[in-house]
Amino acid sequence: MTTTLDRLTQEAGAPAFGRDALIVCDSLVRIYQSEGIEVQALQGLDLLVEPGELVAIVGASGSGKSTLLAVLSGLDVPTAGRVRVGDWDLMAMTSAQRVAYRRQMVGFVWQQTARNLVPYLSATENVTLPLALAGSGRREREARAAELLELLGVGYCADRRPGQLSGGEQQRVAIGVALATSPQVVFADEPTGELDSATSDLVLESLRMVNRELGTTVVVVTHDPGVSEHVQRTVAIRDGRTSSETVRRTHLRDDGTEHVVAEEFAVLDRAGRVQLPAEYREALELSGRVRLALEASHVSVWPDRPRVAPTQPTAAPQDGTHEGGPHR
Ligand SMILES: Nc1ncnc2c1ncn2[C@@H]1O[C@H](COP(=O)(O)OP(=O)(O)OP(=O)(O)O)[C@@H](O)[C@H]1O
Repeated sequence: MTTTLDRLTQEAGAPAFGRDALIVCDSLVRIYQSEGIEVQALQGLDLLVEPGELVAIVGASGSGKSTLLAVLSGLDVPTAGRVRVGDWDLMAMTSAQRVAYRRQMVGFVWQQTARNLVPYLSATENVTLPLALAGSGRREREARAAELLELLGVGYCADRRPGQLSGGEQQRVAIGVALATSPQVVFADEPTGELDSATSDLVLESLRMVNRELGTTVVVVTHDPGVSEHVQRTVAIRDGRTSSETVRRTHLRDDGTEHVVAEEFAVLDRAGRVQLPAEYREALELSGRVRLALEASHVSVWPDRPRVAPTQPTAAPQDGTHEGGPHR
């Protein structure tokens, strides 16, 4: 599905933004009108996810995570920008295409287990339900459910109903439901929000295993920065924009042992904008205008005016606790 923007960029000789990515969010804007007040939940958000990636999207409450997920899951349409998942242009889908997209292309795991599983059906029946809706035969459905529950380590729960499962078991069955129709992408919204940390680790490891074993692209949305321990790439959103990314790489030491290095990067958007972390701005009192200088290997950012050094104290403190050393 080629959009007008794709066509124009191709005609101009430049490759379309994120041409080879599976998920493309290009300058997404979502404005809500609430009692005459405009709230900009997404403010020009760019995001690319490659096929087969396992990505976490983290952000504080109100940063725009749920809005982004509603857009990517086909439940909401952005005010402006471009959003594509595989061949589906989410800005231009009819309601019938939205239903097809949600059934065939993507699977969901929500925070509330009640939203993932039907309470009066067994684990097997829950996993076979989306397959029945897709028209698969009974044998095929049951074989797929058994295979998925085994893969997720909850084969022993096949005949139990959700009320007879622990929170972690319920979420692993929910991953099975999300995977039933072999979607290309699974979106997980705070999948561990109601779990303790040991059980959370187990559920995140299940998502990692699904990504590795089945090649499914997985996007986990959470406010928990600890999720970055479990994924290759963590994208942080702040004020409705992507602000930084943490990438984990495995390096081999000389003695053959592996160690993981996590590196945080700021994100440069398509217009060349970069968000300076608040602690950098505060430390150097950067606000309004800043000076930029192009160096051989980097760009430096300077305050508009040289900072005035703090005045040195003229007398030692009265209580006699002053021990010398650098003035702070
Ligand atoms: N339907 C709506 N009407 C008006 N404003 C909304 C609506 N939905 C979200 N917002 C506002 O948009 C901004 C982003 O909200 P969003 O729910 O996407 O954030 P979030 O990162 O998911 O937060 P949380 O982690 O608390 O769920 C917030 O300021 C929120 O108040």
